[in-house]
Amino acid sequence: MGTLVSAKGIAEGVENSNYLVDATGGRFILTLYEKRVDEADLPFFLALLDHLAESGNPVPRALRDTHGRQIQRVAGRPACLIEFLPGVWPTQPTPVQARAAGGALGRMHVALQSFEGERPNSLGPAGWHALANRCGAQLDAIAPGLRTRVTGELAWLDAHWPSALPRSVVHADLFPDNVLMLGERVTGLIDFYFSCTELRAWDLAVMHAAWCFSGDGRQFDTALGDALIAGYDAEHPLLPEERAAFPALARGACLRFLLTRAWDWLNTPADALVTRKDPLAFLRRLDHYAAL
Ligand SMILES: Nc1ncnc2c1ncn2[C@@H]1O[C@H](COP(=O)(O)OP(=O)(O)O)[C@@H](O)[C@H]1O
Ligand SMILES: N[C@@H](CCOP(=O)(O)O)C(=O)O
Repeated sequence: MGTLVSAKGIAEGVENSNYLVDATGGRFILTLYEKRVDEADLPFFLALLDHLAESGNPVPRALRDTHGRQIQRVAGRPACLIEFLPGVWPTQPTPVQARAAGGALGRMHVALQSFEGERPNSLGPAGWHALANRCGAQLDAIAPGLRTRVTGELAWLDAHWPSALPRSVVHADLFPDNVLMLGERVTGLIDFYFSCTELRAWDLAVMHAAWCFSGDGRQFDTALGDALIAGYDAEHPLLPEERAAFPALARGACLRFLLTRAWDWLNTPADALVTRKDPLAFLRRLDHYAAL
């Protein structure tokens, strides 16, 4: 790494504190893990990054110190120094970029077939019930009738969740802001701190819900959706049963982000430094999939 030249905070992101670090030996990202990341999960996440990078995926590794340790302690928090990857995230993805991103997910899923780590998904179906209960009647303060709508959706998902589909470790949060690109090439997949063992096709459903709508969720872009799925399918063919279950998986994805955003909306002070994300943007996406 050499010696430090400069370090500056990166304002993007809502989970951890990140710094862009320039040293005489190169450029790095210093991540300080804040309270949402359980320190006990870090060995799983770091082993996953190593496995994916070794398999040729554009995933950044955490550096090791001279004792071989990846996890350090900085300012009282667990911290890692992570490889810097070039690129910027696509704020308005094109179909060609969506196809490339779908392909990157497919290749990652191929590499994950030989990854042996496991981590339960705390934001799977059981977690949605728990989170909905914790939000409780306050959901109606976000939008009148939201609590009843969420309760109905949970019941529908309980009855239709395709739990027999193949499982794998998944990224679980591959929004455009977690994919770095240079032009039409994917140069980085980052922010694996929700990754967990889940229905494999759920990863693509999360991406579909995140990539293929206008930011407010009012408009679905068919060309983006088709390109994303075609890109994935070319690298990791979807099974017929995964295709059939896609609307249910996407409804589950929308409910997951609706609920975490609702919780943050209700519990983040309006003057906090993080931007609260709109839960209703995922209710509108949910309406789209429910109408299929
Ligand atoms: N390995 C990396 N290489 C280059 N930039 C990165 C890397 N990791 C994070 N970043 C930058 O930091 C920002 C926030 O990182 P992210 O992991 O998404 O934070 P959070 O977990 O808080 O959401 C990203 O949008 C990106 O600009
Ligand atoms: N993608 C989630 C929020 C997770 O935040 P990230 O900055 O860690 O990607 C959402 O949009 O609700």
